[in-house]
Amino acid sequence: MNTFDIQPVNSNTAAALTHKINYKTKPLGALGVLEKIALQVGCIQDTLAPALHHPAIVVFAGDHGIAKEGVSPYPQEVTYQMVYNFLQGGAGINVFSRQNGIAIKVVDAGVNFNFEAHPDLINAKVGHGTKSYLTGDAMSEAECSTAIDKGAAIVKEICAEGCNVIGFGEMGIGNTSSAAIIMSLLCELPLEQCIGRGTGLNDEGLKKKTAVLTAAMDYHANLDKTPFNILKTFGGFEIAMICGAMLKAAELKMVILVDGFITTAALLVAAGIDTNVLDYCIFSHQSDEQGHALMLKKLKAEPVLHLGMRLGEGTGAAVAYPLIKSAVNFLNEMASFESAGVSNKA
Ligand SMILES: Cc1cc2ncn([C@H]3O[C@H](COP(=O)(O)O)[C@@H](O)[C@H]3O)c2cc1C
Ligand SMILES: O=C(O)c1cccnc1
Repeated sequence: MNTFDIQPVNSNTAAALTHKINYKTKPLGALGVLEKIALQVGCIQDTLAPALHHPAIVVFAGDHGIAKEGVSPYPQEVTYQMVYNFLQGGAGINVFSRQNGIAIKVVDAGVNFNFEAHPDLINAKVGHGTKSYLTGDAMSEAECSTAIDKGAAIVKEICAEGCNVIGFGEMGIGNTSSAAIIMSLLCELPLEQCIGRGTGLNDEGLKKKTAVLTAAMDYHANLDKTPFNILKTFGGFEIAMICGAMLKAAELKMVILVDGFITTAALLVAAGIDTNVLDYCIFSHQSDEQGHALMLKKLKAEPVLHLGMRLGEGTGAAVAYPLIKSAVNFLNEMASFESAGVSNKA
């Protein structure tokens, strides 16, 4: 597996940035969360005048063997059908990305379908879906590290094209199940607090999902619970790729826009591998998937938005992006008390 060299952000810049923010023509703290974002982006870029270039969202798609156990109300075919929807520009993520000037890349991380070559589809297929982790591992060690490496390589290329702010999305029927188990093991929380309704399970469906995931965890009770082993055993190709992509983005000092429940689960693994990745993460929103609030709490993360969204695909990141721009713009463009000749006395 690729190793990553992630530097913590330069906290020396923080004092100078805080001074700059505090002397803008506004009451102290009056731009709230935008001030925190401006501070973070300035620290990531190690400058008092940060800039956002070529924003991108990468949507990783992969199928899950566990889907055949009835853990999602939707059939596995929806994964490949949604990939076509992404390529045709008709999905939620296409709409919000278009609106906000964000480029989208779609990646076949391991969909159970053979796509013909398409100029907008990155072929990084590791397999035709993972195996069911009910009675075995979702991925082999080699598959899991290949997925991490491919995610990293994709980000390296996007960064080389001039992008310095990146979000990650996912598509994979059944992947809220992977995310729930990853959360339970890495946050050390009971499975019941981590499992949600995903795409909309009813009470009976939720019971079934809980029974299946409980059985899977029981089967793997003796697993040596390192972040990598948890990912390999219960993850998905798209989740492993997002994990590698996040670690590489942090190594390259990019601003990372974290989306919802599944991408935050990928981040839990990434942070388990190197906690410095968290310095580069802006938490775009709190998803309505039950479990996301607790996940964010565990990460001491303050989500920018809480809109009752629970879609994935990177939609939360795309919707939050204009606010990141607002934060950077006020830092760069707003007058200071001194430059505007405004009296700085309460
Ligand atoms: C039409 C459709 C579009 C989606 N876009 C994202 N997801 C989301 O739902 C899936 C996870 O939920 P579960 O674990 O319940 O299957 C993922 O593919 C996720 O990205 C979608 C789901 C559907 C049905
Ligand atoms: O929060 C998410 O990312 C999410 C929630 C439900 C279904 N798909 C994605």
